[in-house]
Amino acid sequence: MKAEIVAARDVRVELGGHRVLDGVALTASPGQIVAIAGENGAGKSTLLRCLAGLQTPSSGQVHVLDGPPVDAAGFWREVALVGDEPAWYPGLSVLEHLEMALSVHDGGRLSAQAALSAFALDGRADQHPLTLSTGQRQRLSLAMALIRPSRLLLLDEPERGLDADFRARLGDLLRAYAADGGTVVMATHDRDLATACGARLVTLEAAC
Ligand SMILES: Nc1ncnc2c1ncn2[C@@H]1O[C@H](COP(=O)(O)OP(=O)(O)OP(=O)(O)O)[C@@H](O)[C@H]1O
Repeated sequence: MKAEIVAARDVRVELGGHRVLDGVALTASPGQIVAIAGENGAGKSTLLRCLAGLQTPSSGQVHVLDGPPVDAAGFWREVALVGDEPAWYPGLSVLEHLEMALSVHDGGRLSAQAALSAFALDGRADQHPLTLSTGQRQRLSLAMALIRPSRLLLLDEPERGLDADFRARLGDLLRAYAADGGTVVMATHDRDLATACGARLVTLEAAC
């Protein structure tokens, strides 16, 4: 079996005096897609934040790539995160945002033009992101994560705002990423998306 990219064991997180995660375990290897399901408040986003090095667990071990996750440049070269909507650059168009993502990472997975097409943003290239619809902006966020090279994709409800057709297309895009050896860990409420991309489903129970 290939070395694990993500290994979380016995993770506990307390926030505001409440136990949010308790004894949580999760593993993911190259080529795998893991979908984290669970009711609102179960702790899916909190677990993703732990994997991204943005939340330190109260106890337990989290190992991502070569060690504990750290919010540092070397880590983010290998890891792409899509969570809350990013702050869009003033004055830069959709196409220029894609070109910027390519320019700061060596060796893109797609050209900016190919990404426009893959993420159904043809005809939107010259617009500023804030003039797009909610779902179109989510497609751009996903495009900026998938256009660049990475070994691990962390996605928090990637289906947010997407129509049914694009959710199906997203399943194909994630499958292709995993087929190239990438690892995906996503929190999702969309079981169809998880099934469409062949994800292993992990259900989180609320800690209390
Ligand atoms: N900064 C914080 N301070 C206190 N409690 C917090 C904080 N952030 C999150 N929580 C609590 O932690 C719990 C888990 O939140 P989290 O966002 O991880 O859940 P989730 O499973 O992603 O939910 P959803 O499906 O609604 O997105 C919730 O009960 C939430 O109220």
